[in-house]
Amino acid sequence: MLRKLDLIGVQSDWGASQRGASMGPAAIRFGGLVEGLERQGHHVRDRGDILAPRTGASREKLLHYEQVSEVNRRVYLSVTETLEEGRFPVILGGDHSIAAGSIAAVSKRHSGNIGVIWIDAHGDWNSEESTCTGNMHGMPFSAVCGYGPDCMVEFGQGAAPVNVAHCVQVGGRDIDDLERQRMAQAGVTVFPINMIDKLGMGAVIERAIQIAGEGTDGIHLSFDVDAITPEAVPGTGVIVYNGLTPREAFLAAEAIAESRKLISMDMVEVNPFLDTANKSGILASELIQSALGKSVY
Ligand SMILES: NC(=[NH2+])NCCC[C@H](N)C(=O)O
Ligand SMILES: [Mn+2]
Ligand SMILES: [Mn+2]
Repeated sequence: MLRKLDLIGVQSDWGASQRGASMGPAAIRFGGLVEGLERQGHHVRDRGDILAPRTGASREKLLHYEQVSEVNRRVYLSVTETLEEGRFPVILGGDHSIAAGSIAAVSKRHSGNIGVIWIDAHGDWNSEESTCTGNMHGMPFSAVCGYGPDCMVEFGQGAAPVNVAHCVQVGGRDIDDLERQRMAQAGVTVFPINMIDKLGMGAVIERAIQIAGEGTDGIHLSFDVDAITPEAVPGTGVIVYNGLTPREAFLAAEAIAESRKLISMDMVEVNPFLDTANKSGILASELIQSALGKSVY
């Protein structure tokens, strides 16, 4: 399936606990992204990077909320332009807080009728009340489903929340207690890492694609590279040991491509300052290519 792709970089790290994910878009591009996608036959337009404001208001449990909200507003506008032109948005993070803006745009375009597959070591389902850290990259999945924090749900666009019935978390292994309760209460499906051990990624991702894809206009994939084990992805801010193998991640990406349901995607949390010879940027670039149909044979 060949597509007209728009690459949208987002130089944001205000949602994370440490700086550096703002250089993620450069690291992923340097990992051979444009060349690889063009080799596959896609038409690629690189729209460059969205910048984050340098200053803004903050609260103890919503750190840098003003900058995060403003970045999301910019991401929303940019992704909306891409969609209006009938092109497929590939958003390069940046910390994961930017998914609030990208998914808001895709969801709005489809009046909320999309599914989301969230591949991550974390739930990213916190609110101002439940967070232990105040870091807003731990909140966007909750926000796109309309569960807060408010400044991440609504940033001037008129929210069209995604129905949790079509939302799936894959690879979770570090979900906070209150966060887990909020996810269960909302009814989001979670396939934690031990379920992947038992059932295998093939079966899990097939089920995830059904939940996100059946009865919706399509699937948004939000891929946080910390889902993958830190031996393979050292370049990310919140590492959690014993994660997905790169092959499991590729299997998921390839299955999503084969489903032909993918309508947009984010690749986030690459932090080149923490990386080793751009190992994580290269893997992120290759996973994007796989999700967009690159075959190995
Ligand atoms: N996108 C991420 N890396 N999120 C990490 C979140 C970690 C933790 N649950 C928090 O809320 O602070
Ligand atoms: Mn994460
Ligand atoms: Mn995340």
